[in-house]
Amino acid sequence: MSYLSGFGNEHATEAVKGALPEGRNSPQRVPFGLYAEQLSGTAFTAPRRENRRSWLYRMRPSAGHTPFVPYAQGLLRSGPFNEVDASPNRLRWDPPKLPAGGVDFVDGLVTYAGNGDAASGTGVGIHMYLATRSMVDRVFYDADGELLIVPQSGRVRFFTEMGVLDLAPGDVGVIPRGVRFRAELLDGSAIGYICENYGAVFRLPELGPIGANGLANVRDFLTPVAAFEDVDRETEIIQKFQGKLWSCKLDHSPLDVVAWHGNYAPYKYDLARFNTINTVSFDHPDPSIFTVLTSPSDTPGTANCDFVIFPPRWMVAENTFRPPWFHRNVMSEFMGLVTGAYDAKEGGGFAPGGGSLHNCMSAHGPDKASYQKAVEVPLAPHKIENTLAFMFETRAVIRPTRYAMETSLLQSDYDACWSQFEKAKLPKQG
Ligand SMILES: O=C(O)Cc1cc(O)ccc1O
Ligand SMILES: [Fe+2]
Repeated sequence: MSYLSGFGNEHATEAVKGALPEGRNSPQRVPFGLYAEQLSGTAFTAPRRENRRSWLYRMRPSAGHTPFVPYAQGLLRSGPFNEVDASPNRLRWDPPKLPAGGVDFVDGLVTYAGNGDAASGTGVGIHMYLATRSMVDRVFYDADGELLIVPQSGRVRFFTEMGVLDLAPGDVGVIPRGVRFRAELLDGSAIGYICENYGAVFRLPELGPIGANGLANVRDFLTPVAAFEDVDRETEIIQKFQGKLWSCKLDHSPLDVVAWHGNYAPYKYDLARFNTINTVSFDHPDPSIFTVLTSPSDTPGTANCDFVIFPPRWMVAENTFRPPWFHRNVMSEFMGLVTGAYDAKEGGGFAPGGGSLHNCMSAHGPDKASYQKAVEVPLAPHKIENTLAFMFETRAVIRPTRYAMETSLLQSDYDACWSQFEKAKLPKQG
């Protein structure tokens, strides 16, 4: 697979030499009789540094398709999330099991939670995908938001309109709003997490005093080169539009973009490339130091969603309680685990493929086992290895779906991990 490097770059790529028009976007006659199409990811008039659009040169216009009709949405849900009351409780889920029988990426979407509203362009949907077969003669696109995909097990090939994006556990990928794709399973099955971002497109966080380099470096983001298929077979398009799935048919594959240029395109990033920055003196920094991507809201510094990772790293802080501290946060936190164990949950229960939700002002932090270990351990430099946890942190309360509250994966005893703490012993008073 070939990729172009950089974040938010203007790329130009053609799968057939001579397919990309030169000097203008929409010439009177496009080479080879291809059709020019602009795909806008931001308003036409968005400021230049925010503006995202690409020009696609395709074998047939996207416009040629039958009317969309409703499609069964299974366990997929969307904002506004009001099936059940938002819960102030700390919630944690066991890893899901793969469904029996053949279920593809679209039919295998299960929504755990979310906030905001697809209609107003704020908030996120938090889903898992549980797939046991590749999509065949069927493509999907999401008109409600971009998809940040965090594979947990199984490699997936996303054959998108704009090229082929292969994702493995340890990678993340982003498929922009509107970009069609087919998900093919390279290992027979696949499980992963998705943050469906209804808000402003993900971007790299500012680096402030960190300087010009660090965290996720720009050149490590990879966008596929143009790739297309010339398939005249009936194909179904499923789209997510205003929370519901819709289906239509066409007589060919719409993955027929022979060339494109622009800055609105899928990309991937290997989280092992993350330049993790942390304390070399004392105290545990706020987890914002581990931000990979951020979707800002209208309020500066208060994200619609931050994507934060907890990767392998050295812990060297002196005279410090090293794991995450106890805290109550105005922002709401959904966590997942790709592999290994998480340093605040030594007591178990947070397993790869599992999830947890600590909502606005809900008290949480290290479990008893993590706490005990951290206050007793001699503080030599220590490397946390073989682990990858992440967090979707968002400014609005994260509201679980009915499924998430009723599934047997929801742990009934999560609170117990904080129930055994001894009372502090004060010196005798008076
Ligand atoms: O709750 C969590 O485990 C996530 C988290 C990690 C951390 O290092 C600091 C704060 C925080 O919310
Ligand atoms: Fe937290």
